[in-house]
Amino acid sequence: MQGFYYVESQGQTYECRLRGILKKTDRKDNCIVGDIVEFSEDCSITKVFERKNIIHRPLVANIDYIVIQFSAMDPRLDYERINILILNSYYHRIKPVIIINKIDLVEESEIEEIKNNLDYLKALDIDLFFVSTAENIGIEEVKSYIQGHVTAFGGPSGVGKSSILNLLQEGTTLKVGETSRKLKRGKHTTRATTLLPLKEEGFVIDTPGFSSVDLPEISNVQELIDLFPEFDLDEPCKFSNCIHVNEPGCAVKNAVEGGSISKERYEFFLRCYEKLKIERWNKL
Ligand SMILES: Nc1nc2c(ncn2[C@@H]2O[C@H](COP(=O)(O)OP(=O)(O)OP(=O)(O)O)[C@@H](O)[C@H]2O)c(=O)[nH]1
Ligand SMILES: [Zn+2]
Repeated sequence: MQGFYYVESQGQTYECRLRGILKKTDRKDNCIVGDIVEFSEDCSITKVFERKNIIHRPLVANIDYIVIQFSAMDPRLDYERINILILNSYYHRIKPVIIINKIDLVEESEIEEIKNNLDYLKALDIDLFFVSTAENIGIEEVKSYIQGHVTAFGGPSGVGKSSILNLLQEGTTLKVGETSRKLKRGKHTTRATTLLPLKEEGFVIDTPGFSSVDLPEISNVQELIDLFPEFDLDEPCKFSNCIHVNEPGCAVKNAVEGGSISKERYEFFLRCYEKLKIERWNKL
């Protein structure tokens, strides 16, 4: 990226340039939206700190939460897709949060049913919100949850992502990044910014790339297992190289039998395993 970078530090925005040594001309991700940087008195960015995560559509670094949004109705909840998006969040090392919108369209009993079906989220420490953007239910809770953070929104088409972003965000698109508390450290954006400021502190990002039904680029079974944190048990499997599929004495399968690991999640794991094996790993 050529030209200026707008770095925010202690409530001030600085127009900076990237120090030559940081410019690798063949790359467009030398310094991107959401980066935490160090800059000199003459407004030259001297260092880009290591990113905790990055997404590519749009290109943004250091996202705190990915909201996986669905609706209770119109379109109906797609449980398989929730699991796929959770997998994608873990793959990108971004903390997922689930929002179910349009609860004005369903009975209380249906909300209870959804809660039951998503009970496994507790074991994953994933928070779940029920909202209605049409009737302004649950929006305040979401606001305070994401305040002061950078939150990306993903999910299928028509679930009300634009509707919730309109309620949460300031309305205008600012050309500045997140305020940093430390002097001469700041997050920045370029001119074509994608961080939308919240009414309070923090930013939201619309992430069209985060609605995919594709599995992430998982290259082997161990990588897949690592994306199921609830499989990380104190008790080991009989075989140290157990992949929790057909082996005897498998602690994960025992936990599924015993009910401490959700059967739905385990079956989702098996479907991923079969699919990746056939479509990708066997072709390597
Ligand atoms: N009944 C009801 N309808 C809603 C609610 N939120 C959004 N809608 C409607 O759902 C439709 C889709 O809303 P959008 O906000 O455009 O959804 P989106 O997720 O941004 O959709 P894409 O732009 O296709 O990704 C619109 O007709 C909204 O009016 C809600 O809480 N209740
Ligand atoms: Zn096992």
